[in-house]
Order: sequence, then C-alpha cells, then structure tokens
Amino acid sequence: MAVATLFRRVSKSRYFNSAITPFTPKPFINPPQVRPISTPAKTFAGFGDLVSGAERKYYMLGGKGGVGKTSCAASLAVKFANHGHPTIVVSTDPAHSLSDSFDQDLTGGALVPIEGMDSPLFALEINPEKTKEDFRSAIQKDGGAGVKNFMDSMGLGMLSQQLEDLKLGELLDTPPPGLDEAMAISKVMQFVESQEYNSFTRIVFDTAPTGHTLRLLSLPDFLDTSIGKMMKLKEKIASTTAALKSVFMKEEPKQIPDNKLEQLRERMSKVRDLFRDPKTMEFIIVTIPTAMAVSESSRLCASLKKERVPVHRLILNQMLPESTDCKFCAIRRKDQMRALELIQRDKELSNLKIVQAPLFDVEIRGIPALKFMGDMDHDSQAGIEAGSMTDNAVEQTDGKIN
Ligand SMILES: Nc1ncnc2c1ncn2[C@@H]1O[C@H](COP(=O)(O)OP(=O)(O)OP(=O)(O)O)[C@@H](O)[C@H]1O
Repeated sequence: MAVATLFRRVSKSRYFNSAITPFTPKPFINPPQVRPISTPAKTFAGFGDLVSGAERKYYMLGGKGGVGKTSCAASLAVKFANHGHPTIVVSTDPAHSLSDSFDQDLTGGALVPIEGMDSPLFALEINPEKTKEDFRSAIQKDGGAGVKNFMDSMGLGMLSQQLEDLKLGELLDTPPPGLDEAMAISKVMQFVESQEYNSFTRIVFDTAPTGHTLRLLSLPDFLDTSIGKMMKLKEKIASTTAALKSVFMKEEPKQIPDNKLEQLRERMSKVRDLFRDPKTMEFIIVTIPTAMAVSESSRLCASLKKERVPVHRLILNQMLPESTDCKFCAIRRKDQMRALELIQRDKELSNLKIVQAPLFDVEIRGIPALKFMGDMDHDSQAGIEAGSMTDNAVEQTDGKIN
C-alpha cells in the first residue's frame, strides 16, 4: 500500500492532530515512589523535552547488542505518537526485533501501520534481503528498465546507468560490507526528499549494534570522498583520452560533464549534514549498568563525537531498585552503582544526561508495556523504583501485558 494512502487513512481518524499537543504526563495508577540514587539529581533528565516542537526530528538509538535498543526505540516512538507526532520507527538492524517488541508482524520492508495505537505510528523494518531479491528480479524481468525503476524507487535513480555496467548478479550474491547500511541511507534520503513522508514529525531509528551503526554514520562521508575520487579519476581518464585523440586523430579535447555523480554526491552530503545537524538529529546511546557495556558506550560516544553526530543523552537501562529484600539483587545493584560511577568519571560519557530505566519484572512486549516504559520518565527519575509492570501497567491496560 502506498504511504500516501496509509497516511490518508490514519489522518482521517479522529486521533490525528495536525497541531502537536503539549506534553501532559499522566500519573501512574500506583505512582512509583521516587528515591534518588547516589548521583546528583541535575544529571538526570527524561524524554519530556523531546516531544515538544512541531518540526521534523530524527532520533537514533544505538549501543551494544542486547542492551534494550529496540525496547527503548519502540517505547519512545509510542510516546511521540501519543503526544501528537505522526511517527515512523525504522529498524536498520538486519536482525530486526521491532515485530517482537510491538508483538505484531511488521516485516516485509514496507511502511506498516502499528495496530492498537490511538495515534498515527508506522514501522519500517529495512529488509536488505528483500531489497536484494527485488533488485534481482528487476534485472531479470526488464533488464535496464527494471534496474532504473528499482533504483528510482530507492531514491538512487541517477546511479542506475553506472550500475547497469556492473555485473549486478555477482555483486548481490556476495554483497560488499556496508550494503545494508547503504540501503538504510537510501531510505533516509527518501525521508528527506519524498513528499509522501512530509507529514511525519518524528523518525526514530532502532539501529544495529555499535559496529554496524558507526559504518552507517560514516558511509555518506565515505561515499562522498569515493565519489569525489571517482569523479577525479573519470576526469583524468577523459582528459587523457581526449588528449590522445587530439594527438592521433586531430580532434579538439572536450570536457565531459558528470552531473549524475555530482548529484549523488550532493545527496550524500545532505544525509551527512542531516546526521550532524543538532537542530534535527540526536543520537541516544542505550546502555546497561555493567563495566563492559559502559566501556563500549564510551567508545561509541567518542566515535560519534568524531563523526560530529549530536549526542546528549544516555539511557541507562535495566536498573535494579535501591531497596530490596533480595540479597542477589542488592549485590547486583552495588555492581550497577559502580558502573554508574564509571559513567560519571568517563571523559566521553560524563557530560551526557542520564535517563534511567528500571529492570521490569516482565518482558517488554506490546503497546501497553511500551507505553509504560516510555512514560517511566514522567517525573525525571520515576521508574527507578517502578520495575513492577505487573503492579502498575496491568491495571491500566486490563491485564493485556504479554
Ligand atoms: N528494562 C528492561 N526490563 C526488562 N526487560 C528488558 C528491559 N529492556 C529490555 N528488556 C528485554 O531484553 C531483551 C532485549 O531487548 P531489546 O531487543 O530491546 O535489545 P536490543 O539492544 O535491541 O537487542 P539487539 O542488539 O539484539 O537488537 C528483550 O527481551 C527485552 O524485552
């Protein structure tokens, strides 16, 4: 189904607000008791400020494998939608788990409306396998025309002529590293340029574990440089050929313009600028309170800063409650506090705002659970003692927690 049709369908519903509603936190049925941990309160901040403003914003959530990136991205997307922002949550992780997180089928590589929401929320699992398959069949079906149509649909039409010259079948059988990220970038280009996506004011990326994501973020720069080199090389070849022709065939040397490469280069620099623009983009690091996760987050933060990607927040997920009768939990909590101290001493991470998310007593799956998680910060530190979703959210949701 076309995005425009999907969007029209939702926008006709009574839930769609063209104006962004202000952030009005709703209290929990059993408001959790908030007890500060040993960190100064000013270092803690939630997501409340992220919902304000009607202009388009991109949020990328990334970090080590398994720390809760998908859960946090999905719950943030639910929060945005519930505050009046038409929102898309995009997974750029080849091992998608958005469907598992929302507990509904979001596969297929197309924009899918999320059921059970009172406001427009769509998901997109970028599916490199399907994209490669579509590409292969486009080549088989219509040859050059098929490739052109396919590349147009990816927002890369200007590359089709160059790609026709390559042995594409072979390329797709052994894709080069970074192809998944290149496809994600082409999607970002569509968000930026296509009219169909105009109405979405929040785009949340659930990214792949650190290494992949860094490649994704550095790709536009890399391509920009590579295209620059290609253009120079082409110019050199063209001028050498022209010089040889003029010597041997007595022809005047001609300059061959290369607009297509130039256009692609411009688009790449647009995406690169988008990733670096603090007005539109924020990368949120998700981590858990362990020394290993903190070290990886520190390296990620350093790389993001090197790439000049704006990063201000760190979600510290799966925090245990302060007071507990459970001896195991108390020892674990001490260990978590040591990890928190590491964050506070770390030269990369110490300036970030920390949003704490508790370790919940059930797996976070489905809209009610995601909503509960997204609202955890309604009072800067609420939720640290609110790890019991079964006590709180079940009452709010008629027991529909999975
Ligand atoms: N705060 C939490 N409390 C309880 N369970 C959690 C919490 N955060 C995440 N989980 C659970 O941990 C598991 C992994 O979470 P999730 O898929 O969000 O991590 P991820 O970082 O996206 O993983 P991957 O790197 O594999 O994509 C899921 O079962 C999720 O429900």
